[in-house]
Parts: sequence; structure tokens; C-alpha cells
Amino acid sequence: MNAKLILIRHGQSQWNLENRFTGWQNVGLTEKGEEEAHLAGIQLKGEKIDIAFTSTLLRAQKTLDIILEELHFQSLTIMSNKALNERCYGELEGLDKAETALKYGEEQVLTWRRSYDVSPPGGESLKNTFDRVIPYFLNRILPLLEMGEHVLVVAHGNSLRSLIMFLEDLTPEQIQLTELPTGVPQIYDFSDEQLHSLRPKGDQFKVPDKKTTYDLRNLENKHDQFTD
Ligand SMILES: O=C(O)[C@@H](CO)OP(=O)(O)O
Repeated sequence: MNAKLILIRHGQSQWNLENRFTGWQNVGLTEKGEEEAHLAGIQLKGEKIDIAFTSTLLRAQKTLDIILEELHFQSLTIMSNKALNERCYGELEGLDKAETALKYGEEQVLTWRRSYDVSPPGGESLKNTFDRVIPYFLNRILPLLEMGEHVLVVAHGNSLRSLIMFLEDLTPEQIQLTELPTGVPQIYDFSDEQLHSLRPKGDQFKVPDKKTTYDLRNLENKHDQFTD
């Protein structure tokens, strides 16, 4: 079995450039973002890709389009789902990050941006994001990897950080320090054993705080809107 998972954060967006909280706002790529997507495609030349997943947001979808264009893929199944969307930044969306830090303090803003379980006002914590990304991964992506498929996922800084937290079994402290550059492929070549360890035993799996046990059936019901 030779399963492969390629994760890519979208290329630079207009609000990445302007240093504004973006979250669920549907902002397009900058010229540099498009260039990053082309470079990601060039880097992936020669890779076998069986299926691609992306969010419902334009910046990720455009990045995927450019990558596939660069790879000259004529037809590939693309699954787009809001479970993979960026974490919602609530009332912070649209605000300048530096001005917000001046207003609320650097520490508060860092907590909103990088803590595991503190939500920004009206938005999602990384944990909330994890709660929708991981059931989607387990239900829709892991089964394909278990069949030996090569899967490309083009998504967002925080939706991918939550996935990486799960894949690498990182603690909340470790994920806090994990930053993803825009448009750079991160490739996981899974052995059977590694894949096996990702599959929850029964319907339950432990989340990275090592204390909570999630029941997948409840999560699926709670996040029905995120499954297709
Ligand atoms: O604004 C956002 O949606 C994200 C990603 O750009 O920002 P941060 O890296 O601060 O979580």
C-alpha cells in the first residue's frame, strides 16, 4: 500500500497581504498567491493524484485550479466541502491584525489566533475547527487513503493545522507553534501501520488534549451540515 496525502494551504490572499483577519470571508488570491499556486503545481509534477479535496472558499478553489492546470490534469474528481473551510474568525473578520493587537493587547490576540480552545468573539477556536475537520477526514478522506489512493487537500491555515494536529498527534502546545506557509505542499507518505493508527478504535477517538474522548456518532450528528 502506498497511500499519500498532500496538504497545501492556499496561495497568498488579498487579506493575507493586507494583514486582515479573514476566516469565512471569501477573499481572492493576489498575484503572488497565484504565482505560489503555479509553483506548488510545478513542485508536484510527476506526482500521482487520484482525487482532490478543497473547501468552499474561492482562495482554496482557485489555488487548486491553478495546481491542476499546471499538472495538465484534464479530469479529476474534486470534492469541495465547508468542513475544510478556514476557522471562522467571527467579529474579527475584516479587522487589521496589528490594529486589533493594539486595541486588545498582543497576548489576547495571540490567544485568539493560536490557542487550541479559546474562541475569538463570535468565531471558532481551533478545537471547534478540529471538531468538523477530523470527522470529515475520517469519513471521507481516510477510507480513500486506506485503499492506497493519493489524495490532495487544498485548504486553509487553521483547518490544515487542526488536521496536522490529528495526523501527527500534536499537543495543544505543539500546534500553537505550527505555522503553515501559503502554497507549499506538505506530503505524508503513509505506511499501513501509520494509517491504521489514524483509524479510531470503534466509534471513539481521543482528541489531542488527551483527556476528552469524542464519540464519532455524536460528532457526525452535530455536524451534519459538514458531511456530504
Ligand atoms: O485570517 C485568517 O483567516 C487566518 C489565516 O490567514 O489568520 P491566522 O493565521 O491569524 O489564524
